[in-house]
Amino acid sequence: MSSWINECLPEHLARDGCIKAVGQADVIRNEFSEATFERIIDCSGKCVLPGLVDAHTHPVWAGDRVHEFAMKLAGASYMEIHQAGGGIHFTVEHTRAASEAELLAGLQQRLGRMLRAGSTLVECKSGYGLDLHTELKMLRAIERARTSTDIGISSTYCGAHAVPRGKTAAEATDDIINNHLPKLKELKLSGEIQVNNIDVFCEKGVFDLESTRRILQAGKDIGLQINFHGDELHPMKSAELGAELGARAISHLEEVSDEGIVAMARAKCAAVLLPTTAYMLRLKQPQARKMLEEGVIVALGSDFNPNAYCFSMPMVMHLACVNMKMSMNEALAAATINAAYALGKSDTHGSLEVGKQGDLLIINSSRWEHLIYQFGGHEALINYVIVKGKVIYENERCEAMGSY
Ligand SMILES: N=CN[C@@H](CCC(=O)O)C(=O)O
Ligand SMILES: [Zn+2]
Repeated sequence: MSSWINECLPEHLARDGCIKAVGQADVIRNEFSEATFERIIDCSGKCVLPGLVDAHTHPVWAGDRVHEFAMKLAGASYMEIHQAGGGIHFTVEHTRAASEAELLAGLQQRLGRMLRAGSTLVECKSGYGLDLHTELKMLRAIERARTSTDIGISSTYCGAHAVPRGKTAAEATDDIINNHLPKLKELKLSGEIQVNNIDVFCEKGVFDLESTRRILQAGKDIGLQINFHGDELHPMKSAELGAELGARAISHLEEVSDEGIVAMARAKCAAVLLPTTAYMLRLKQPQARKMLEEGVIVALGSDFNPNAYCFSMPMVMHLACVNMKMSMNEALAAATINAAYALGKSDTHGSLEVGKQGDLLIINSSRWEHLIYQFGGHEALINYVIVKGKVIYENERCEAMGSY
């Protein structure tokens, strides 16, 4: 990969923001000798990579949960904090109290940090409202970010992220199916908001398999792609359910069964692995090697949220290599083309191919592997972030850095 990547030039992007040609510099130079370019970037000694795709984030919320990090370091488990009213419930309380403008400001700032860490397409979930009013406020903030920022967004309705206080799981399921989803359908049809995916936290003590099935099927019926949290803390048979329902992707999967892995491979349902969460919560690692051997499409996500506060897909790839035993090539594919697949966007995103969207990174090293190897070093390595052929971020600090 590195040999042709080193030789392709990012200047060959058409006005529509799509890649016009990829190949040897001299061949391309001849082909386009008559063309004029707004800008030409000399990439000698650098690498050109596809923009990174982050297949799982929760970037819309208010309220600081840094105190919970201390609680976890002192031994509290994720579910203990959740059941005591912290975790998602804490964030729900603060997100309900925040205005749409406040949520949008926080979201834009976080998306900017993701972009500077090399992500050009990110999945963004709602899920800290749980009531219809706040879920819609979050989805509107995502919609406004989509039109006001350069980063690509795939938006996910995650109203079944937790059972809201005062409701049983059965009541919450009925509320989602009878009230939330019909309203979403109406807003989608009127063009007021775009929602691409439906998500449920399928977990013991949250939504069981049957409620998950009902919600996901109802979401699919209004045209949403199924992309949900499953088999994270307990084996739930989420993978089997996802395969049966035609899910596009399932995230986490630390506790997936062998049968679930086989079912996902057969159904071409992507596994979105989240190395920051397994690391932060000291969970057992998902079996990435087994999934790859069985032919599952393995993608990666940062899982950015108040529990796992990491924006950086380069760091996620590093953790996937060290803790999940993925190779650097596998991690790069998982953070680009496979993550695009998990979002239903691999026809247009995730690789440097003629006709695809011109989303790319230029890194200040002749070996692309440095982006993974230098843990936390991406801030100085990423020289340019380009979206639809336009330089969105140019990092002056890079020039002073050596190639290694
Ligand atoms: N597991 C459920 N949801 C998130 C955590 C959300 C939170 O703790 O605020 C996750 O994917 O890790
Ligand atoms: Zn999540």
